[in-house]
Amino acid sequence: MEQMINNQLSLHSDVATAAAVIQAQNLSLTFQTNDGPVHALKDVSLDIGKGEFVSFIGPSGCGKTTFLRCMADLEHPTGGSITVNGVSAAEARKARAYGYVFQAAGLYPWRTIGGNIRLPLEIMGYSKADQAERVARVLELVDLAGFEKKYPWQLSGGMQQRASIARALAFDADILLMDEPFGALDEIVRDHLNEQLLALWARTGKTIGFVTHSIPEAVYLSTKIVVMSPRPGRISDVIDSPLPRERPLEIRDTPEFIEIAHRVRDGLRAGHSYDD
Ligand SMILES: Nc1ncnc2c1ncn2[C@@H]1O[C@H](COP(=O)(O)OP(=O)(O)OP(=O)(O)O)[C@@H](O)[C@H]1O
Repeated sequence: MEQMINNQLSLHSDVATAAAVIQAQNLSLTFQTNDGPVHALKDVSLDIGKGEFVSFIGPSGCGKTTFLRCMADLEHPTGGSITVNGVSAAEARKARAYGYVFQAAGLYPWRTIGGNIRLPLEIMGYSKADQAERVARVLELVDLAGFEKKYPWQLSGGMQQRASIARALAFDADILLMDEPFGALDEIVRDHLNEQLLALWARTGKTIGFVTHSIPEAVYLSTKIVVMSPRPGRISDVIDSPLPRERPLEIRDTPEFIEIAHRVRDGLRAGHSYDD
């Protein structure tokens, strides 16, 4: 009997491992600066399963961006390991495993929206016909069909951010890494983009890593909320959300939502130091 349970447990953990798209184990990153070492990440372990929506929340400097950049092979850990789709972050980057959305939309003002989305496809050598088909498809996905020929400055901030999401989606990566993409937008626009992002996630089944400072945004969007704390940057709580995947904005008024938000707030308080 005991053997059976052990077998089942190991089977279960094998299944969990097989389904993990991103696996970090004891990940550490220390920056050497003129003021001495900065421990941006210390002993961070986390599994992200296929199709999960994972938010990272925590005070400034707790290592959220650094963690996302390690996943994207834009930073190199000084300890521990990280795999993306079962291979190193560097190999995953070469295989174009993910799209990355930065804090600012970062669109080139001299290129049209279509031209901006097309740029990485041009660099990667996609055929003209393939480029055109992909640009049309991702513009549709982010609700910007018809805006292909506009320039970034002709669009609102929210539309620009959607265009930058479209650009990250253009080469069909299964993973989308988003670093505070809506931080600079007003709350109503942000609500709208949150709804659209959830719809896009439901339609595409992508695995999403999302950095935010907003508790309601983290709770509204995520299947898993990772609370981080600084000095050194580490994970202080991981909350698996019991909320259903289909979420109207009104879900934010339910007791279940408020309870999760409280737990996130408690986690943030526990890891916060008020001397800075
Ligand atoms: N290239 C770098 N060189 C030196 N220190 C760095 C570098 N990048 C980040 N850091 C430091 O590492 C720590 C974590 O930074 P990180 O940007 O990951 O935090 P964050 O949680 O994303 O912060 P924020 O919410 O302000 O964006 C901070 O103390 C930061 O100053």
